[in-house]
Amino acid sequence: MSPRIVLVGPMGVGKTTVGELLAERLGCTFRDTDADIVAAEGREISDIFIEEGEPHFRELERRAVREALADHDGVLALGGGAVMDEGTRALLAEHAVVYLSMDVEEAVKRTGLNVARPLLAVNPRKQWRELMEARRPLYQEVARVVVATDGRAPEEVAEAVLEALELKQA
Ligand SMILES: Nc1ncnc2c1ncn2[C@@H]1O[C@H](COP(=O)(O)OP(=O)(O)O)[C@@H](O)[C@H]1O
Ligand SMILES: O=C(O)C1=C[C@@H](OP(=O)(O)O)[C@@H](O)[C@H](O)C1
Ligand SMILES: [Mg+2]
Repeated sequence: MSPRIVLVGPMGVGKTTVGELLAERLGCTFRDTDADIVAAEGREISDIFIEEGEPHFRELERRAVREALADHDGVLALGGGAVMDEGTRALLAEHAVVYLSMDVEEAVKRTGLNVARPLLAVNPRKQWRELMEARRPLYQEVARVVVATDGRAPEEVAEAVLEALELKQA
């Protein structure tokens, strides 16, 4: 079993939103590894970051990704930082991975000063620039296709994903 689509990309790019739309369009189920981790741990992701740190979260995430890739045949969204972990990147080989991209200005506009996202608490524009520079090559490495989301509504992004993967019904 393997997910029909796996979505990667930065925080706030729309992996969860577009993933749900895609599942609706394809008539399959949607799964999100962040939600799996919250359910398994019984606490919020921001609490895991604060209480045990990012490396521990990445381990939990690698396990969640491994399980979801093996058990789920619908649409799967990963957390934005999943690709930071080499083991997680290796798990993604051979899967239908889509990189949802956005530029820094779009990222700042979308996420604003949302402190619920632990990596963006201070100086969002600078943090975004650094985060994108570090992660862009990793998203590109794991992805089969790249879909730009700048200035597109979630429905348009979902449509573009189906086209890019040639999953669109005629
Ligand atoms: N294409 C889009 N254009 C504008 N806002 C979007 C778009 N996609 C998602 N959003 C909004 O951005 C926020 C983050 O979306 P979400 O799906 O949670 O992203 P992710 O799972 O990638 O972190 C939500 O408030 C969502 O409504
Ligand atoms: O980019 C990151 O490092 C993270 C992104 C989040 O997921 P979303 O991309 O779904 O917001 C979540 O996994 C955690 O807060 C860490
Ligand atoms: Mg999400």
